[in-house]
Amino acid sequence: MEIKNYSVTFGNRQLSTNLNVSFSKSKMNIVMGANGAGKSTLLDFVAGVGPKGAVGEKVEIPSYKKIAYQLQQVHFFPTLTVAQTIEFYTTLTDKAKIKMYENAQTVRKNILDPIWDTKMGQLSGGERQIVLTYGQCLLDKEVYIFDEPTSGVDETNAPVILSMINDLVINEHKIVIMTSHHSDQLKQFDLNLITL
Ligand SMILES: Nc1ncnc2c1ncn2[C@@H]1O[C@H](COP(=O)(O)OP(=O)(O)OP(=O)(O)O)[C@@H](O)[C@H]1O
Repeated sequence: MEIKNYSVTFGNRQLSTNLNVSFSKSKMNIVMGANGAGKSTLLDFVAGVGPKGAVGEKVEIPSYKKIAYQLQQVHFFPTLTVAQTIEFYTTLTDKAKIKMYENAQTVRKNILDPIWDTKMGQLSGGERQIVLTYGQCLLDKEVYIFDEPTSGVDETNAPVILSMINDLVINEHKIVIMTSHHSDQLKQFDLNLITL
């Protein structure tokens, strides 16, 4: 899966010019770069949700229906409990295809079970982020895109969240694309680094 000759222009501002990016199926694809470098814009382009200023050739990128995309700003129904939110995700996928590897089970048991009946609007930002990342990982898609999934997540929980995401690559051979500002959190994983 690739994008070729990718360019982004906002008004008279040129963000990327004729960029070529190949995405790996066997390593997590990590998009890194300074604030404003265009990481989220690149994810939007791959996910097929814009922006208007971006052009490029998409090679073997599946339809948006086969892409799970978690935005940087997490939004969900604040009056739904964690249980109801996860139930919502499971209605979006074939239940027989939901896989629970060890890291997902750890997230569920150690982080989600204690807040299972709490409303999303009553959670901390990091907890909310974890609930939604867990929900995304339950979906059965070909490509998973996460915009800073460990933003606001503490240093104990971040490694298990990243391991849960990495399971999509090593156990399911899915394409994972993720932005991060924390290269130190990613040292233990096989990575395809994309620097903007
Ligand atoms: N629709 C738009 N119209 C005009 N400018 C935009 C638009 N979308 C993004 N930009 C600008 O493009 C730049 C890149 O934005 P983007 O969100 O992709 O950055 P980023 O690398 O993800 O940054 P961060 O690390 O802060 O999340 C920013 O300066 C932003 O203001």
